[in-house]
Amino acid sequence: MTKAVILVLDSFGVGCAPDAERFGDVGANTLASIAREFVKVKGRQLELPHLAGLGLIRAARAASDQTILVQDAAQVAGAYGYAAELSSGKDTPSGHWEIAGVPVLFDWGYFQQKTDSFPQELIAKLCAETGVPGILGNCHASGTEILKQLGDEHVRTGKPICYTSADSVFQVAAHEEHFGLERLLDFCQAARRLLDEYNIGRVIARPFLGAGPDTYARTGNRRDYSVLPPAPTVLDKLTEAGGEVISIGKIADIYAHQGISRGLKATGLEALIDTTLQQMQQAGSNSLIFTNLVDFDQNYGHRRDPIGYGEALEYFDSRLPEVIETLDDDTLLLLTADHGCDPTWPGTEHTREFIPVLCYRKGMADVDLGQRNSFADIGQTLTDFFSLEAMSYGDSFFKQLTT
Ligand SMILES: O=P(O)(O)O[C@H]1O[C@H](CO)[C@@H](O)[C@H]1O
Ligand SMILES: [Mn+2]
Ligand SMILES: [Mn+2]
Repeated sequence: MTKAVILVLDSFGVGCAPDAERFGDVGANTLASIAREFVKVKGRQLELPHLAGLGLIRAARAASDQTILVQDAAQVAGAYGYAAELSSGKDTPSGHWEIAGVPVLFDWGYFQQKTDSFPQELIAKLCAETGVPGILGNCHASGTEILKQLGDEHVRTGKPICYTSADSVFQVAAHEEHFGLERLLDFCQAARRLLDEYNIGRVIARPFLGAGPDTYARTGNRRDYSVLPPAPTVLDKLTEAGGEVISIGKIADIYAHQGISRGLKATGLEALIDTTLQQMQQAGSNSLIFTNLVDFDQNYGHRRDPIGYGEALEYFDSRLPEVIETLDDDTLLLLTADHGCDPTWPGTEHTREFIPVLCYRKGMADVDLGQRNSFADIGQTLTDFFSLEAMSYGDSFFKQLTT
C-alpha cells in the first residue's frame, strides 16, 4: 500500500529564514514565541510530547538560536529537518505549491497602499459587473477587526467589505444572510476574473454571521479562488499516473483544484483531523491524503493569540498517536507548514520562517535531515516514493527514509 499523508500545520514556522531581512522578519520564530508566552502567561511549559517524539524540537533547535521552552523527547523515531523557502513570497499558495515541487519564482502583484488600496478602475468594473452599489474597506485590514468596524454599514448598505494585506490577496467579507452566501461567491468569481491582469494570487470569500459588532463571526464557508500553479505539481503527476489525491480542508482551493481527485471540507481542527483519520482508513494504494490545518494561521497566528495557538498545538499533539496508529506499514506521514505567522510579531501578517519537515514511517529510527534549501524537497521525495518522474526543483530525501 503506497500511501502518503501530508498534514500542513498552516503557519507553524520554526525560526526566521536566511532571507527574513527582506521581509522585516529577522527574529520571528512562531514556535519559540508561543513557548515563551506559554511559560509567561500560564506558568508552565508548552507540552508537545508526540511532536517531540517525531523530532520537532531537534529540528527547531537546529533551525534557530532562540531558546525553545518545550521538553525534548528522550528518543526520536522519524526523520526530522527544517526547510527554507525558494519562492519570492511568504503566502499560502507559494508555500503549498513549493511543497508540491513548484516554487513561485516570479513576483506576485500586491496592493501596497494601506488605504485606497484598490485602483478606481477595478472597483468601477467590479461594481458594474456585479450590480453592488459600491464597496467598503478598500484598505489593508485584519479580517476580524474590519467586521467590527464595517459590519453594520455593510448590512445597512449592501456594499461588500473588500480588503487586502501584505499578501497578494483580494478578500471580500459579506454577511451570509443579509448579502447572501451565493451572491458573495459570485462576486468573488467576478473579482477573480478581473484580478488576473493585476497578477493577484488569491481572492478569498469571507462570509460571516451575527447581529452586531460583538457577535459578527466568520463562518466555515470560506472559499479561496487561486490562480493556477505555474507548472504541474506532484499532485498532477500522481493523478496522471492513476493515483488519487484526497484534499481535506482548503488544499483543493489552494491548488485551484488541479491534481485533486476528491475534495473534503471540514471546519475546525477536530473535524479536520477526524476526516483525515477516516480517509486514511479508506484510501487505496497510490493515494495521497493532503490536509491543511488552517486554524493555526487563521484563528491564532493572524489574530496574534500565542496562548490560543499553543493550546491548539497541544490539542493537535494529543491526536497525533491516533494518526500514527492509523498508518499502514508502508504509509509515509509528513508533517510540515507553509510559512510562519509568529503570534507575537508586530502587525498581523505571516513571517518568513523555516518550516519543520517531519517524516515518519512505521519502525523508523531517528534520521537527521538537516537544513533543506527548499520546501520542494518534500515534493521531490514524494516523486521517489510514488515512482513518478522527478520534479524540476527539490532534493529528495527518500533514500534517508529507507536506510
Ligand atoms: O485577517 P484575515 O482576514 O484572516 O487575513 C489573513 O488571511 C489571508 C490569507 O492567509 C492573509 O492574507 C491575511 O490577510
Ligand atoms: Mn498559510
Ligand atoms: Mn494566513
